Amino acid sequence: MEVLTPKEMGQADRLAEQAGRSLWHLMQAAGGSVAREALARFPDRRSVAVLCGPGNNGGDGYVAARLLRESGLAVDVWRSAEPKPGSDAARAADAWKGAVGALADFTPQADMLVIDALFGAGLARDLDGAEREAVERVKAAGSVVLAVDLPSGVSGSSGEVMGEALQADCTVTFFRPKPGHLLYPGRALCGEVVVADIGIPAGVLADIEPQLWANEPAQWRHALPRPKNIAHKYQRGHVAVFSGKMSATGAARLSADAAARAGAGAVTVLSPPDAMAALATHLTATMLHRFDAPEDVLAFIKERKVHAAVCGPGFGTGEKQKAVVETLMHESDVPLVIDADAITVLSQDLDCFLAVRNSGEPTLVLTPHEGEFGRLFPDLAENKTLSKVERARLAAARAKAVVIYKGADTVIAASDGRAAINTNGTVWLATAGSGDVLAGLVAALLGQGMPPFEAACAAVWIHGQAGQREGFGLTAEDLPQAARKVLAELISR
Ligand SMILES: NC(=O)C1=CN([C@@H]2O[C@H](COP(=O)(O)OP(=O)(O)OC[C@H]3O[C@@H](n4cnc5c(N)ncnc54)[C@H](OP(=O)(O)O)[C@@H]3O)[C@@H](O)[C@H]2O)[C@H](O)CC1
Ligand SMILES: [K+]
Repeated sequence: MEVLTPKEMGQADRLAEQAGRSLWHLMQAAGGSVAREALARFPDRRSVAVLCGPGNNGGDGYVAARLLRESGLAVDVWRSAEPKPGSDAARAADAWKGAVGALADFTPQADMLVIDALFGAGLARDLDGAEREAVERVKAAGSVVLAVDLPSGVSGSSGEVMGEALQADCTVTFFRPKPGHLLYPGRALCGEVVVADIGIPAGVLADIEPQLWANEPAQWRHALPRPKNIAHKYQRGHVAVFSGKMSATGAARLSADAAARAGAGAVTVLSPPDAMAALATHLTATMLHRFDAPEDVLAFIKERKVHAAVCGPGFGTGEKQKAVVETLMHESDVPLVIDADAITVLSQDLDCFLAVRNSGEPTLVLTPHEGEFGRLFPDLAENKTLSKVERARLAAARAKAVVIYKGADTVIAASDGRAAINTNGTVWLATAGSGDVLAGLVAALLGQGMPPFEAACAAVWIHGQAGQREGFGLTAEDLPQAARKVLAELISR
């Protein structure tokens, strides 16, 4: 599903208006969907307090208050400021015939339903004054909170908390989700997110051309590799995985296993001389090839028609490893997944890394977690005015790469501006070796010819789904088999 920034949502409103849906009608539908969710989800609440701000978010609140009162509930409205005279919100406030108290006098109770209509998309600065104090009181009272559009204090564009924010049990948003619903900490503060249809025609999206999605199979399933019956193993993608020294071969084996389970026809682990024996005792279907120097690597990639390579898991960060990474980047056009230690190697010489990328266009997928991202793109990591999506996009454009910016809310970004936020991750994936498996999955899909952005999105989603299937106590060894089943289902559907 498309994700719209608050600015794009404003565009959707204007386009809807041109198509004959006035803001007044949208506000009625928005307030109506809030009232419906309140009745359906919290039927046992003895009283309802609706907190209304000065803008259209408050307007939605007045509409919901009126409808809930008409359905027989005890409803009070508390407002921080009056809506602008002549606005749709003012008209909605006029249609509310009950009492209106000053927000400063509102005393929340634990058994109350609080409908938060203070601020939504128009939140422009940190919460302070009466609104901030009210938010603090609601949090302390532990009332159940249903947020209109966004929990007040959460930025719709970044999910960051602006000063203070409510913790909602449920958030009803309209037409399409916003980045703030999917990026942490906003995602956790929203509770369950309901996306309500308020009559904005989906056709407006063709004009808006959103470049951000919630990461879902609908976005990339069509591009998943489906091998032809007559393909031989090398036509199904040959993936090379670089191993580190003798004491660090497990990471490469995890990547290699993941690549094989995700459909690569052949997988070879490229091993430094000292690790050959350790790897040989562990590998069965996966092939093994020794390399001493970068020239060996280039020769192997060429002669054995490697379709994608993974470099980084357990690889090491010394001069020898640096030479290999630079050779891969400078002198080979094999699609590359650069993970873990290879990211550290690149970050030691940022100018060289970026210069290389400006001179050639081999496919590159970078998979940094927060710390690695900070090493590769220190200025972007430190810029607190940017959302995680914006940081990932700028990084992708700078590196001419697909960037998988990992975390609980992994963002995948392409250099052309497309981006997706992943939502199916699980805490069980925060385990040693999990990233090595992800790198192998990406390489398998790349090696089978899937375009890089789609391959990265698919791999992240499949990885998340595999983590959910395995759940408690999973280890990275469990993930490749689980990923295989997820992928098999996706392809067979
Ligand atoms: N998008 C849709 O299709 C529909 C959305 N609806 C609802 O409308 C809101 C967005 O409404 P908007 O009026 O743009 O914004 P808000 O109501 O969220 O807030 C704007 C007002 O709040 C003031 N403001 C902003 N930040 C603060 C703050 N920290 N402290 C105090 N006051 C603040 C702002 O004042 P300015 O001085 O900045 O102008 C505005 O007065 C959306 O979220 C939906 O709920 C429609 O009702 C249906 C269609
Ligand atoms: K709100």
